Amino acid sequence: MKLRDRVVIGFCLSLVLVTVLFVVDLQNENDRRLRAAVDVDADAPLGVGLHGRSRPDVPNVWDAAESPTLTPAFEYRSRPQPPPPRRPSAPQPYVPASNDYYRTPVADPYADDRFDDLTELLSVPQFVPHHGKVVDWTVVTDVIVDDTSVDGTISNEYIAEYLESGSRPNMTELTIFHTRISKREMYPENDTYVPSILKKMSSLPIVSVAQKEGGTQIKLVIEYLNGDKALMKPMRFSRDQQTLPNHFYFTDYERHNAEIAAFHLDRILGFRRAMPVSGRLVNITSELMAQVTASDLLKTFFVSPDKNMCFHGQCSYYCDTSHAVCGNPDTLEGSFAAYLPSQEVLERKTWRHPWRRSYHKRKKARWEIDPNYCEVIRNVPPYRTGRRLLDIMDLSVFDFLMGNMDRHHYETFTLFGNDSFPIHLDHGRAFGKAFHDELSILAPVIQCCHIRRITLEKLLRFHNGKKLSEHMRESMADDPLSPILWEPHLVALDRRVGFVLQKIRECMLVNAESNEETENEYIPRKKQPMNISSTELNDLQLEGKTTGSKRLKIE
Ligand SMILES: Nc1ncnc2c1ncn2[C@@H]1O[C@H](COP(=O)(O)OP(=O)(O)OP(=O)(O)O)[C@@H](O)[C@H]1O
Ligand SMILES: [Mn+2]
Repeated sequence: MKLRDRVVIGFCLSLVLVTVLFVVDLQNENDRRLRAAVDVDADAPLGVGLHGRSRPDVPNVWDAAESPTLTPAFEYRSRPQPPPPRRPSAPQPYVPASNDYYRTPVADPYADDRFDDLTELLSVPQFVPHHGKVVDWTVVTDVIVDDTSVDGTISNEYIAEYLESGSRPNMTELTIFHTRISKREMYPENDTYVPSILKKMSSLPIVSVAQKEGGTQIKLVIEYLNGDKALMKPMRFSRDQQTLPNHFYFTDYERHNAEIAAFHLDRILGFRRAMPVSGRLVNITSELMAQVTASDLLKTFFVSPDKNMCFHGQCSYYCDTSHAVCGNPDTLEGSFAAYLPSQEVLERKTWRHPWRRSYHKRKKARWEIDPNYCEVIRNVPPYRTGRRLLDIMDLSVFDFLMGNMDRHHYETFTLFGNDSFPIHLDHGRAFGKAFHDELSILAPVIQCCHIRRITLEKLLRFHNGKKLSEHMRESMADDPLSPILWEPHLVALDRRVGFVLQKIRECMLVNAESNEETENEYIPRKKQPMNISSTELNDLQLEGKTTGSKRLKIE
């Protein structure tokens, strides 16, 4: 072979080799991109890459649209993955992913601020001058209000005193609990009935299952062997599933673990205005379906294509095959809230929350556009006198800490009149966004600039001493479904305590600014009474016994 031929053949061979290497490299690059895209869309801008979907390992409602079998998105695909999990879905440890819209850690701006100014204020009597019941809120300008009476208690009355239902033979813990509900609180501090009610709700045999009328989502009324009842909300998501960014608060699904956590939070904050709630693992087939007698509920039970047991019930928004609740294969977590006394025994009134959101995708509520809105509210009953305005402040702190934007109505026990506590009910939409602090939930506190002294003291203790998250962890540890909250939600609780304290500090400073002529920087400002139209007044008045979907129109 001539030298020239050898050179040509050599050149051709090296050309082939280079081409082969190029093709192999291209394939690797494609694989890498594909993996990156499936992983978390590592380089995508915030909120764009996932298009409303969460990581592929998290069961997600949006996957339903893409699933070839059209199985309900929130069912647990247990097979073929041995060994089966103890529960449908134990929360996974939190591993922050970079550039992840849903999991971007947020800074805690008040972590190193001890709020010594607020602590000092509490020790100076002139800054917390009010003692006992407020008779006219239109003239109260103090930020920190102490509505306990001189001996440190608020006047109290018990249901038993009214109903003469003292002790009867064969009363269950829950019925005894009912007779001890008071004008001031649902149960006393360190109540011994609460732990036994929680235990019974998670263990007693279930003898009857029915659907709870009203409301937007499926809830079951559970009856136990001893005759007690509970309101069950079923699990739909794993604990780290967050509210989807394009969902309004009113289209968010309810979370059973939020109901459980809210009961513990309410108790730890010292409000004790919520009914006890326990988690429980149930068998859909033997404990729920077998105990259903109503055919309209029974006919909604079915086996999914993945052989999981499901049901959807009948309700106004999310009760159809594509929004079914599914077990693994028939094991399901749920929250069980101890039942309130029946309305025949103890009637309740439903009130429209003055800082209710609009529940309309384009309209705003008046409080969102009128910074003086509180001056309207403090003029009208039942907020003009007594404890209710401070209860609304407590409720706002409670909801802000857990990120609950769904406080459209609240209920009170009619028997106790207006100077009684609002029942803390319905927290299924709390704990939805661990990395976002929704300050608008604090609007009542920000606009009225009032806080109950004992609530402020509690918050300061949580901030500077044993953390709120620690109290929560301890309190929820005994629940059968523990751990109840995904870790970032516990972190958020501690962070949000600082935000509330900061808003109280700002209220004190605003007062000082509007009283510049005075020597003392913390003398509160004067408030202007404001007129209210009859329509606004009507809107705020009690709404009788209408419940659930009848009272809440989502537009
Ligand atoms: N523990 C309880 N015992 C008895 N009744 C209860 C209990 N909790 C709630 N209810 C009643 O059931 C109604 C609906 O409950 P809840 O508000 O939790 O459900 P929901 O589906 O979230 O309702 P909505 O869609 O109106 O927010 C409440 O307004 C209340 O009247
Ligand atoms: Mn609700």
